[in-house]
Amino acid sequence: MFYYGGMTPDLASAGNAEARQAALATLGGQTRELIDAVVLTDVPEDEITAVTAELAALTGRLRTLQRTAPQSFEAGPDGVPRHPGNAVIGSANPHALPLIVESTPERTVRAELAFRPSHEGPPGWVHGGVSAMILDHLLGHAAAVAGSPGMTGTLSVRYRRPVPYGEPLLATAEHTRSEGRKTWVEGRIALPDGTVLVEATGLFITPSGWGRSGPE
Ligand SMILES: CCCCCCCCCCCC(=O)SCCNC(=O)CCNC(=O)[C@H](O)C(C)(C)COP(=O)(O)OP(=O)(O)OC[C@H]1O[C@@H](n2cnc3c(N)ncnc32)[C@H](O)[C@@H]1OP(=O)(O)O
Repeated sequence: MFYYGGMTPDLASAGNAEARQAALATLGGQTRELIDAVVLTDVPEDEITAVTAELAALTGRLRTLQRTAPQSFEAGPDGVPRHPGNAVIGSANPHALPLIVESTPERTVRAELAFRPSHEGPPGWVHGGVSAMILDHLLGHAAAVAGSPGMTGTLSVRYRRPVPYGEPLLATAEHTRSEGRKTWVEGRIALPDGTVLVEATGLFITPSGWGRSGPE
């Protein structure tokens, strides 16, 4: 848990911490709406200038009290790990979709997702680096639920078809094998009918100081 200087123990109590977390997630969601509004807006230039001034003021308000790093990996109140500041799954990070990853009894992972207009790469389609980032995370999660958490050593991505934004997609991944600290994982992003758009294989390496649940 990260505490701000001057924060009272009462403010840091579990209930208040969760309410604050929910507020940050709402702020993150509203900021995602803002990002898409910015990339899609067609309002006149004077309105763009006026909105920019309001945003500069809002940015200043948030910057009056800043952390030194985004919120880290932690256990939520239900015991499920979460990482609010993460670029892929972070509810409090406007850059994140956020991806909601579920693990199955077979220790595979899945996530329903829809990319946004702000993820555009080639005109009308999702940027290949964004797809790779999602797969990197999902493959890492699959390695972790298989008992071999690690850092990405290599990630190989095959782009089979362009990826649309604004449409429901399904991403899945599973562990294939492990040798010592090395774990191989496969995954893909597909249309709901199963048509694979992007597929990836990755080698994840458990750093020597890590345990089975990650850094110690
Ligand atoms: C439920 C919660 C879910 C939580 C889910 C959370 C999912 C998060 C997913 C996010 C994943 C990321 O983006 S991670 C961020 C991107 N990746 C990184 O930043 C990694 C940066 N690189 C490193 O930190 C390091 O190089 C490591 C950890 C990868 C390896 O360092 P090391 O541990 O010192 O490795 P070392 O002893 O040299 O080598 C061990 C063995 O691995 C091999 N090896 C080492 N590096 C590589 C490599 N890049 N590619 C191939 N092979 C390699 C060596 O040849 C050796 O093989 P042999 O001789 O034994 O055969």
